Amino acid sequence: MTQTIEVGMLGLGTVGSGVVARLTRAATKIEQTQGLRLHLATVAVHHLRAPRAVQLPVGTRLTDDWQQVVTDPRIQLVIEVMGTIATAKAAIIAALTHGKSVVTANKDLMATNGEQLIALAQRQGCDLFYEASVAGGIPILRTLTDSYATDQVQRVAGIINGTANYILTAMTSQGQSYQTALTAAQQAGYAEADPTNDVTGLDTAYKLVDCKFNPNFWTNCSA
Ligand SMILES: NC(=O)C1=CN([C@@H]2O[C@H](COP(=O)(O)OP(=O)(O)OC[C@H]3O[C@@H](n4cnc5c(N)ncnc54)[C@H](OP(=O)(O)O)[C@@H]3O)[C@@H](O)[C@H]2O)C=CC1
Ligand SMILES: N[C@@H](CC=O)C(=O)O
Repeated sequence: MTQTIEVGMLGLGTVGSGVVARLTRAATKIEQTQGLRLHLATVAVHHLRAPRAVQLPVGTRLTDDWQQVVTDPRIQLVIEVMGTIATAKAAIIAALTHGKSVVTANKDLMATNGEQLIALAQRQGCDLFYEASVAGGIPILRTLTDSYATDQVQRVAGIINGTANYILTAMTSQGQSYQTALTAAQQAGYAEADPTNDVTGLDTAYKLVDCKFNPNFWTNCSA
């Protein structure tokens, strides 16, 4: 039998639009394989009238008040994809306090406040998933937990920041200027709205710090 989960989402930018597109495209598959229907009840944004990259499903409500999402008794699962630290932290704390499970892509928040949020989720008996915050397309966090449960990870190698990789490739193989390459990376959605963390290495550091919550990973790093 199919169970319906009422979902609220905070943010409808690069990642949020991808979530809507994916949920719409894969709805039947999710239902068939998981026995779940994820109903996107409400989405919170900053600018109600801004143009959107995706069309919301019929019946999904758009609001500019994130509190309406995290306090709505009908909503069971909150997806946080609005970014930044302070507001997202307040929203996730409110969602968990109201007994909702949370999925977040917010590596900055998890790296700086992850311990507190994970502890709150445990106390509340809720799930807090953050696979999307680190190499979500691979994915790696759950793989480390489940598939390498008896291993101790010694070293990680790879391209950890897509923006830096994109910029360096464009500059070296196409002779683009730094600014042209950065603008293209922003337009393509690799770089964050504020690309400072991408180009200074902080984004990479945050992703590695996020891995530390994994029991098989090193534990002596902090944000
Ligand atoms: N971009 C990427 O490739 C990846 C990003 N991430 C992480 O995902 C998160 C989202 O990133 P991204 O999608 O790129 O960000 P965007 O800047 O594209 O989108 C942010 C969204 O949040 C909304 N928003 C901002 N402030 C508020 C607020 N106070 N109340 C309600 N809505 C708000 C914005 O509304 P409006 O549109 O109206 O302005 C916008 O829709 C970040 O934590 C980022 O680090 C993780 C992996 C990859
Ligand atoms: N801005 C990030 C996006 C994914 O985390 C990057 O460039 O890697």
